[in-house]
Amino acid sequence: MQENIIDIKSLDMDARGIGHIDNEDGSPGKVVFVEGALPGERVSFETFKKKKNWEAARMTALHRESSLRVKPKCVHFDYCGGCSMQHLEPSAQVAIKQRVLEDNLWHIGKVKAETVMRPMYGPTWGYRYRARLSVRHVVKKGTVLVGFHEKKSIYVADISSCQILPPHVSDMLLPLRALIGSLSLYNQIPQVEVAVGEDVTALVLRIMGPLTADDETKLKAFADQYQIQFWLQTKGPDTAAPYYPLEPQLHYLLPEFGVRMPFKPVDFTQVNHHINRVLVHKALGLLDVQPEDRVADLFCGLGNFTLPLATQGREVVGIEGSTALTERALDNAKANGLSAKTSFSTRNLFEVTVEDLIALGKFDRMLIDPPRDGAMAVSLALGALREQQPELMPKRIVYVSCSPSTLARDANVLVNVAGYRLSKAGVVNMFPHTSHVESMAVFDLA
Ligand SMILES: C[S@@+](CC[C@H](N)C(=O)[O-])C[C@H]1O[C@@H](n2cnc3c(N)ncnc32)[C@H](O)[C@@H]1O
Ligand code: SF4
Repeated sequence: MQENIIDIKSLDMDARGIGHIDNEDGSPGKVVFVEGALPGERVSFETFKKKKNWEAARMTALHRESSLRVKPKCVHFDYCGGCSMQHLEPSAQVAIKQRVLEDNLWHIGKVKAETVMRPMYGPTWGYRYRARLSVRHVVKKGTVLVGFHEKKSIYVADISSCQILPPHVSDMLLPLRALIGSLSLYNQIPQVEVAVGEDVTALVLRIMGPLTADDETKLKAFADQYQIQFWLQTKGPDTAAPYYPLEPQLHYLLPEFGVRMPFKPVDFTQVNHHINRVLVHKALGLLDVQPEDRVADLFCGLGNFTLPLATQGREVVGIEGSTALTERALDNAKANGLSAKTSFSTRNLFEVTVEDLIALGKFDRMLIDPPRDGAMAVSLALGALREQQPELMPKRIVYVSCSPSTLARDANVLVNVAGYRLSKAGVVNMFPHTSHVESMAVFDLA
């Protein structure tokens, strides 16, 4: 172990301060990533990993403090891996995410947005309505832990509360640990998934064996006391089924569009209903759908954008890779009286071709909301469409992304091959205190 002093110049996406060890002639030398240090700070560090061109280190003393440093709200922040940026003022977190987006667009995508949109905000604390919590029975501690992983570790962090979970879920953490510890299956429940709906919270227990009558009594008593709904999952996500109580049905609302969206706790849904409303409002505002428009919603999930879009356009075609989700989207369209304007199909969009796009016909507008892998095949197919049938190209595309690097890669194709302009781009502060960057980009036919 070696101790040194360094000036921190910037922050990487894991919220590590970046500085250089000066060469003997004073020029910047090897890069050092210092955990816990912020830009503008002068810190002592201790290296724990040394490579030829860089070192990873942890901060051991703070000699000059950044004005953007704040006291983390969560008492578990030092070791819980669920958050990485609580020591940084929230608006500075957003500024960093904005810069990450712009850097990715420029360095990976070789594109610049004509307009950088103001960041879109949601709640800063208690926002995480969806969470997958790990469960471990720790023999040495004689207890069951329920939480996120420790930083850079496979161990489950010993947390008693969580500031990014809604308060009623945070308050349930210790009772949940006690409940699981009291079951016959105390060491056969590896995970609990949390999904908060408008009027009920579901906890999905992944169980590896059968429940005893005593376990059932305890689960039901807990559900009654904490007003939650237990689901049980015996194998893959498809096996998740409501256990107790069977009502009410989990759902969220999009009041601006009069849409009520039932969902299952293992379905993909956006992390928080409030920020989802901001996201849908903004995406639809940018897409500017006209009453005569035919719209494509690619990676449509259970219809989160499709149904609001159907309240504005002539027809919306939702395409999604999961049959379970397209089935749910169909049911949701029906329940919201929007079946006549919507259709849904299941398709692997990572393999979509220009022939597929031609067969789907002309779309005036397109919304793309892919997983982290992005929408490379869609972008390439649009590039080929420009060559083969340019009259079929959507005039405007709104791309919602959870990965700035794949958005940048696809933006390169959409701009430099398919001939779109990148009119606007900006970040959505969907996951405060984490390094996760959600963003939105608008492409217009040049
Ligand atoms: C970021 S989510 C967006 C879902 C939806 N737009 C929403 O707002 O709830 C990405 C969606 O892409 C779907 N997906 C993942 N891989 C896919 C693929 N290869 N082809 C089509 N859809 C895929 C997932 O099932 C998921 O529903
Ligand atoms: S995920 Fe929750 S417990 Fe972990 S650091 Fe963040 S607020 Fe604290």
